[in-house]
Amino acid sequence: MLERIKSNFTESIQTKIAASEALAVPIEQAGMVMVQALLNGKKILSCGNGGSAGDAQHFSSELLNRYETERPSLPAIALTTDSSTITSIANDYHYDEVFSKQVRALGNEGDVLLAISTSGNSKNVIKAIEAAVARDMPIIALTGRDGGDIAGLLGENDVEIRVPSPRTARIQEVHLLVIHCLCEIIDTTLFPQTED
Ligand SMILES: O=C(CO)[C@@H](O)[C@H](O)[C@H](O)[C@H](O)COP(=O)(O)O
Ligand SMILES: [Zn+2]
Repeated sequence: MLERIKSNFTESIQTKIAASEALAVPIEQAGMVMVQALLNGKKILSCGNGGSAGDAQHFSSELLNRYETERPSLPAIALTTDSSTITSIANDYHYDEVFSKQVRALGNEGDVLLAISTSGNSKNVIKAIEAAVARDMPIIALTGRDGGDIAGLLGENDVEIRVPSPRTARIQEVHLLVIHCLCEIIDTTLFPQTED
């Protein structure tokens, strides 16, 4: 068991090192898409399933409250939190629609969709992306493995951040680091700290 634990740490560290080489550029691009949207008075919607639902909420809470430094609240909505809305859409329509219906209701042109799926194949995340495309919203996709079906849906204004790993847990661990990088880009660009 101890060997298994150590090997999880080693694998996670190695995945993060590989990701730092592969993903620094798309993370910067994604951060700038978000910064531009926020400067334009737009908001960021986020979605995902399971651990990625947690990541979607983690991101929105850091915008709505704060990340590391004092700054004004920023507009973000996690589409994973309203159990009445999610259960009624799943019950009356289909679980595939739980995010897309919210994107159609809440998303406006220029808002950003942060779509999180380790496989890139979750149907409800794919439908959320399709709804965002129809609303002229740029998409930031956090994926893994081969990018799944999501990779083929993205356009030139969108950014895919694909973690180079086949394991869901390892991919999720890097997604959280990516989310913190995005928060730091947003904070340092919008609210640069002056040195005393
Ligand atoms: O956290 C984990 C596994 O580490 C699970 O809850 C995982 O997020 C769920 O199985 C998701 O449904 C997987 O969806 P996706 O990442 O393929 O879109
Ligand atoms: Zn997990």
